[in-house]
Amino acid sequence: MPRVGVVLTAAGSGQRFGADLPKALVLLRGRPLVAHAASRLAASGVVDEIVVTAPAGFLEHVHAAVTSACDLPVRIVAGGVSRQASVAAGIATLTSAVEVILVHDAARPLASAALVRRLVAAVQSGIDAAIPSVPVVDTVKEIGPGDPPVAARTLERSQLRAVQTPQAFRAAVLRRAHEAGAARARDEVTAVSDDAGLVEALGLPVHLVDGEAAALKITTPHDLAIADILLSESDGAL
Ligand SMILES: Nc1ccn([C@@H]2O[C@H](COP(=O)(O)OP(=O)(O)OP(=O)(O)O)[C@@H](O)[C@H]2O)c(=O)n1
Ligand SMILES: C[C@](O)(CO)[C@H](O)COP(=O)(O)O
Repeated sequence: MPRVGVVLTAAGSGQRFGADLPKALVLLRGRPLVAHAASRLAASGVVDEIVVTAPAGFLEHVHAAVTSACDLPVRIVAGGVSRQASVAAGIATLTSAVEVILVHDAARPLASAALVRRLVAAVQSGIDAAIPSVPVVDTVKEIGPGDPPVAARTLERSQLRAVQTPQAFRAAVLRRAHEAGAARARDEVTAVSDDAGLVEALGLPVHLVDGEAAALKITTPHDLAIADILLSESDGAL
């Protein structure tokens, strides 16, 4: 089987969450978010190695959290100025034997082991990139000028999907996409918000697979409360 490596991003500060420590170390049911994510990656049974991006000053905290949650080989690398730069540092730290790369966010701590297996299987079947997505439930407007802005137009909802992580790629494709992306991005504003965007920019197809409610992103304390409810309802299944 091709060797599978994961870049688990945990180097964000969590400004929108507003905690006094990095968001990846915030506790959900007494366990850091990054530990929840790592334990589900390990439980999938298809991951061979993990590199975790961590904020400067917190590498040891993140290492302790991840190694307490999973028994895979783990390396920690300092993150960059943007998520894109952090992922690039993670990719560079994976061993060269890795043929399939998953990029996952510690901010999505409950993405299931079954989802991980589905994504890896999709890439092993021969496609370059597979990402989880869910339908958009709100009506989405493109905004025009003004403060507050005006609604410029309504996007066709049936053509929209919200995408999640983990995102899975053939390693050579992701490495090439990040090299090309690094030449374009100068800072947090010019960086892309997901890795699939870099593959799309190469003109390669990114395949959508069914995502899941459990893979919600923890952005604010409200999301943490929802994750807690999901854990209660899942009766240990997540
Ligand atoms: N320079 C960065 C920025 C983000 N991330 C990671 O990318 C994921 C998605 O980012 P987000 O949810 O936006 O987290 P933060 O950047 O921490 O949040 P905020 O934008 O509110 O500060 C998170 O797991 C985060 O740790 C990272 O590794 N390096
Ligand atoms: C990668 C991601 O989780 C896919 O939805 C998302 O784009 C991260 O965005 P953020 O702005 O860094 O939270």
